[in-house]
Amino acid sequence: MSILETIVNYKKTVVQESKDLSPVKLLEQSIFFNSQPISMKEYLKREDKVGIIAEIKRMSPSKGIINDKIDVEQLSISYMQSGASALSVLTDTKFFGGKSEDLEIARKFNYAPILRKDFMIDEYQIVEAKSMGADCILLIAACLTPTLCRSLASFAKNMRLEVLLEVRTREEIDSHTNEYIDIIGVNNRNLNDFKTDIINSKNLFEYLPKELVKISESGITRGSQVKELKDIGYDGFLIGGYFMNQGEPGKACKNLIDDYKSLIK
Ligand SMILES: O=C(O)c1ccccc1NCC(=O)[C@H](O)[C@H](O)COP(=O)(O)O
Repeated sequence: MSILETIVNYKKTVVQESKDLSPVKLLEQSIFFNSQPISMKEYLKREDKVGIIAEIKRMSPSKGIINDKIDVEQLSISYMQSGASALSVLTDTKFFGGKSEDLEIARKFNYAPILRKDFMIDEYQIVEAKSMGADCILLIAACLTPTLCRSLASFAKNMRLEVLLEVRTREEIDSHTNEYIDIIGVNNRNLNDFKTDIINSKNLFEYLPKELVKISESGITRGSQVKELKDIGYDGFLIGGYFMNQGEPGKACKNLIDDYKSLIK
């Protein structure tokens, strides 16, 4: 069984348990339900920013524990003060060591677009995302049929959430893009061997729909890579492990942004 199949099977159980524990009616009472969302699309296009989506990621299937000593309040503020355009918060516990409270804390302390990074297979998780204070949700093409992808994306838009579609292949771009997608992300991580290479983003760029905001995800560790990808036309760059792996992830974010800026002078 692939890692994605393992995660998705596990999610089915978690979603059922959560539905029993916190029914939709309860989630709808969250103070975030009627709050004005912050557009990730717009922040990624801002000329005064570089387009970094800085991720809070304690562990991963590929690396095990990366950094479990973080304080989410401090780190999220530090990422934004370092010049990040948006935050990505992993809310999966079993495989990534995250939790919904992480996103709620990030929301409470930052005026910035926040992505709920999780493995979405059910409308219930989108309601959860809204109740946590997220602005954007992730749909992973490899986890969903095109029909389910479209209906989840439509449901999210009805909740005034933006939708990031993650693809890894040209086939997924063609089969899963639909009218409800705001941002398309090319994943550079091969989920069979976990190797990352930004060549995937370079190769697929020409096939991405022109009208969508475009991001490159995974395996980015240098300002020069951001420059290469920006020169091709990417608007955003999702970076987790590289920042989290360092003593001060917020500082690592600032250094990478400075590194990028030194190359465009
Ligand atoms: O990171 C993993 O090992 C992983 C394994 C299986 C499914 C998803 C996985 N990562 C989720 C992500 O999308 C990344 O956290 C994100 O793109 C940032 O990647 P990186 O900068 O390489 O940590």
